[in-house]
Amino acid sequence: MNCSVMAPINVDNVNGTKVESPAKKALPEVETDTNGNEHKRYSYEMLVETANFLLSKTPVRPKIGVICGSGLGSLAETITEAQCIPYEEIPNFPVSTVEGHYGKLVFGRLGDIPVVAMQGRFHYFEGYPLWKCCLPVRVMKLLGVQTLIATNAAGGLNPNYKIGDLMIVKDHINMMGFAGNNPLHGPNDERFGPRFPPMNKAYRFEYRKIAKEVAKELNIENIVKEGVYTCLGGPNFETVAELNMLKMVGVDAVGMSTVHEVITARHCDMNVFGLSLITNECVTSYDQDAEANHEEVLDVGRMRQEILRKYVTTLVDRFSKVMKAHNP
Ligand SMILES: O=P(O)(O)O[C@@H]1C[C@H](O)[C@@H](CO)O1
Ligand code: HPA
Repeated sequence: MNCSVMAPINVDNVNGTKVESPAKKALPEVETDTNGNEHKRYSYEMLVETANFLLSKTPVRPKIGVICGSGLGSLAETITEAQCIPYEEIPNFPVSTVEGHYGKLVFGRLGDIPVVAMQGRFHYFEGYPLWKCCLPVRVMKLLGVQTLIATNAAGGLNPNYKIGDLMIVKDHINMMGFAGNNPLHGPNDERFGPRFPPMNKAYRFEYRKIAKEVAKELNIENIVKEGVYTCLGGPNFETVAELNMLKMVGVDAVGMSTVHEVITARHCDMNVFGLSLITNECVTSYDQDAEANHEEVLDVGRMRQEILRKYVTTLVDRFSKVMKAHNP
């Protein structure tokens, strides 16, 4: 495709407000994780460099960003006029290490809408601190993305959920946050967002309503549910006792991602839609013989790829109409 190089966007402040004293000076250069691995902290300026690198590689100016969950990378294959940039080639970007996560940013169009998709995300269990897992979300914001669609594979805890169901995320419980692990932990850079962001409207009501309407139109309402997601640190799947505890506190689906990405997205004022593919039924009784495994997660992703492509493409179209109505 013809890839003209466009002038870098002025990205002084992603939310368009004046900031007197950015906190960047207080950021420690390097963070050592619990395994002794060192992670270089990024600054606002480094992410501007990353965003400008990407803008120089593609003429696409995405307004919607999609994060593809485990086994859901085929969502990005629906993108037309696609231009793929491997994570290795992107300055300051981490790399994906999990099977089912290709490790590419895909720019192009879903229907008529310019989008960017992460074909592969970063998980805490790979050894990345949460703030690093969420780096791409802030890069998306700098690219001009206003709406984030975060998808994931998750275990179904709600007894009414079946393998292959889709769960619109209504809310989340930040279990890792209860232990003080939060992507916004550390000095706050006001150029991204406020020190204390609210989180009670994390998953946009309007998008959830549209998603239920679209499910009816596509005749998939019988497999589309709505519920509460939680993220644990992984990589092991949960014990029976852990799952029963999560069930008691109101969790419908459990996974290993998304929550920290959504917190980061809301911090910088992006609108969020979350979608879980239920890839396995959580084992909540000691009498059950089944065990969760990653191959099953990937298989169910393949089984549902056509429905997911159609559903997400239609949602992108509808969400973009809402965005235009709000920002003509
Ligand atoms: O990236 P997501 O959250 O979709 O991945 C889930 C959680 C683990 O990474 C993996 C387990 O099979 O799938
Ligand atoms: O059962 C699960 N638990 C945690 N993460 C998951 N990702 C897919 N299924 C699961």
